[in-house]
Amino acid sequence: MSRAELTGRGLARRYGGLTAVDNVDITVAPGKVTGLIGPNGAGKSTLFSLLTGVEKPDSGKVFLGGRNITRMHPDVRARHGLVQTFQVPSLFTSMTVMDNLLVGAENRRRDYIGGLLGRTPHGSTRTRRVMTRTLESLNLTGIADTTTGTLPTGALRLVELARALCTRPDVLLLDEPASGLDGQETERLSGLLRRVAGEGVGILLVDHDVELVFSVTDQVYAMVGGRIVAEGTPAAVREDPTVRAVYLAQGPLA
Ligand SMILES: Nc1ncnc2c1ncn2[C@@H]1O[C@H](COP(=O)(O)OP(=O)(O)OP(=O)(O)O)[C@@H](O)[C@H]1O
Repeated sequence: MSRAELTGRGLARRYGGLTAVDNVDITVAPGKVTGLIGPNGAGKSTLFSLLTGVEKPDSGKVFLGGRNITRMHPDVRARHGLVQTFQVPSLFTSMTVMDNLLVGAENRRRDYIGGLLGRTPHGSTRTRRVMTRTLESLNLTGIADTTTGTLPTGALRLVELARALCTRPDVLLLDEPASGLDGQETERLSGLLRRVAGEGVGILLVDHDVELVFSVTDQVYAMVGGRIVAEGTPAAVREDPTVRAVYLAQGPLA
């Protein structure tokens, strides 16, 4: 099934005198994991917010599958298949893991309307299948009936990702999904991202763990001072002189 491509063209966002995102072009292609790296304050979160719709650009446009979605609210974007996870997981803490997934699964156009009409109060068979498979793939089946608020950070992140996957997204935007995960959980996350991309979903991964980004992505954008300073395969971006200068000073590419 062919999925929608997400593109940002000429995106800019200023905060007073500071240009946080400066004329950025970015593409998140279907079936690929695209990475976004950069030092603190580079503008990654702001660019991410412009793509999700949490922030509006001062100039430039965002397209999903060729459709201009620049003025579309994040919730509406989500129902069109553009789904995000947050730096701080945003889950219903008093609900079980399974119920959180059900909300995600039904917050997609067709199921959403069906839900409003009362047609899928407990989730359709297909929805349940998607939820069960997603829980299994993240090794979360054992906590399906656990109240979400009682879980540690690593598990919360994986549950949030599971909920996003249950919406059957076209494009998945992940902000720091590995933060708070241990080595094993990070490995499981990497495997899952490759598998999800293999099913045709476009993924944008923003993470401070540059080794994770380089190991799991097909394409990387490096940002410094609001601008894209390098883009290409992980191998090419790793060797880029500007990227090396920025990161060698900080250590992670040494
Ligand atoms: N709401 C805001 N108001 C004013 N300045 C902001 C705001 N949001 C971000 N900035 C500034 O814009 C610049 C880019 O910030 P942004 O958070 O996008 O960078 P980042 O690459 O995500 O950094 P980090 O890796 O530390 O999260 C920074 O100088 C930041 O201080």
